[in-house]
Amino acid sequence: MMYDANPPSSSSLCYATNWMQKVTVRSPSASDSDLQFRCALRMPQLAVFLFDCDGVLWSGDTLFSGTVSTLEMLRKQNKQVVFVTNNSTKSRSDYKKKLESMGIPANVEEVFGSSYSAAIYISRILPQRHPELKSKPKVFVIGESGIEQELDSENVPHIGGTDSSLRRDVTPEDYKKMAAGDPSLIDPEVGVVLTGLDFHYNYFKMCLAYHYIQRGAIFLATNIDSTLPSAGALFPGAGTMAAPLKLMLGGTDPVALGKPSQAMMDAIEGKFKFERSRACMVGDRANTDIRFGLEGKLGGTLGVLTGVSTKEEFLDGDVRPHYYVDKLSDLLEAE
Ligand SMILES: O=C(O)[C@H](O)[C@H](O)COP(=O)(O)O
Ligand SMILES: [Mg+2]
Repeated sequence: MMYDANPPSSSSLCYATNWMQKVTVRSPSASDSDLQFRCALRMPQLAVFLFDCDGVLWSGDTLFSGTVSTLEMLRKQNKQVVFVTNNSTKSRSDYKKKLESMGIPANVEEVFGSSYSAAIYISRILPQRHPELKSKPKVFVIGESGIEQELDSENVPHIGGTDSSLRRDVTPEDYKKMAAGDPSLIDPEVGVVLTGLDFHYNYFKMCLAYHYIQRGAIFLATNIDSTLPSAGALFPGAGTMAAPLKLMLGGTDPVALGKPSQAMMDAIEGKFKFERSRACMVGDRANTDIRFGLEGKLGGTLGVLTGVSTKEEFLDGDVRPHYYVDKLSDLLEAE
C-alpha cells in the first residue's frame, strides 16, 4: 500500500494518475484516516529512481519478494534505475555480481556506492584542498575490500583494510612503536584515515587509526549509518567504526561521503545527468536516504518499511519522505 507521509489536513479519497492510477493511497496521518495524495501531479514526471539497497531490495543476502518484478516494471516504463548504497563492503563490480545473482540485471555503471564516492573524493577533490597530501598520498583503511577496490580504481594507494596481519592483539612493543611513530607501524606516507563497515574491526586497528589522525591524517568515513539491517534484524553499522575515534578526538566527526552527503548527490547528478525534479530517492532510512533526497531537492522521496526506519519515524520524525510503502513490491499494485 502506498502512503503519503505528509498529507495536508483535509481527508478526501483520491486516485493517483498515470502508472499509479490503480493504487489506492491512504493518508498515514496519526489517525490513519483516509486519503490525501499530492504526488499524483508529480509521479508521472519521475524518470529516474535512485534505489537504496540494504533494507529496500534485500536484507543481507535475503532478497525481498517482488523486488525483481518491481524493477522490471520501472525499467519497462523507461524509468532509469540507479543503485545508491552506503554499504562500503562491496565495490560497484561486487554489487553487479550480487544484483545479478539475485536475478536483477545490472551493469557497473548503474551502481554508486559510498566506497566509490569516498574514492573519487580522495582522488579528485581532496588534493586540491590539501596540497600537503602530495607527500602523504596513502589511505589507512578501516573497512573491507569494497573500499580497497574502489581506491584501486582511482589509483589511490592504501594500507590496512583487509590486511590480515592486523587481525591480532596489540603487544607492549606495538604501543611503544605507535607512540614513537616508528615507521614499521606508523607509515609516514599516510595522509588520510577512511572508516567504513569493517567485519574485522579490532583494538589494534583503532589504535593505528587514532595515531594516524593524531599525526595529522584527515579523518573521513564512507558513511556513518548507526546500524546495518540484515536477516530482518539490525547490527552494528559503519558509524560504529568511526564512533570510538570520534570519542577519542573529543567529538570530532569524520567527513562522511555517503548518503546524506550532497557531495555524493552532486557526483551522481554529474554522472547520470538527470533533472533533480524528475528523480525519486527510494530508501528505508530517514536520516540517510530520505534526508539525501530531500536535501538534494529531488522531485520525490519514497520510504520503504522493510529496513531501518519505522512508520512512526516516516510519519512524525524530523525527516519525512513524500510517500512511503510497506514494501517495495507494493508499487506493483500500480501495474
Ligand atoms: O552500516 C552500513 O554501512 C549501512 O547500514 C548499510 O550499509 C546501508 O546500506 P544501504 O542501506 O545504504 O544500501
Ligand atoms: Mg538501506
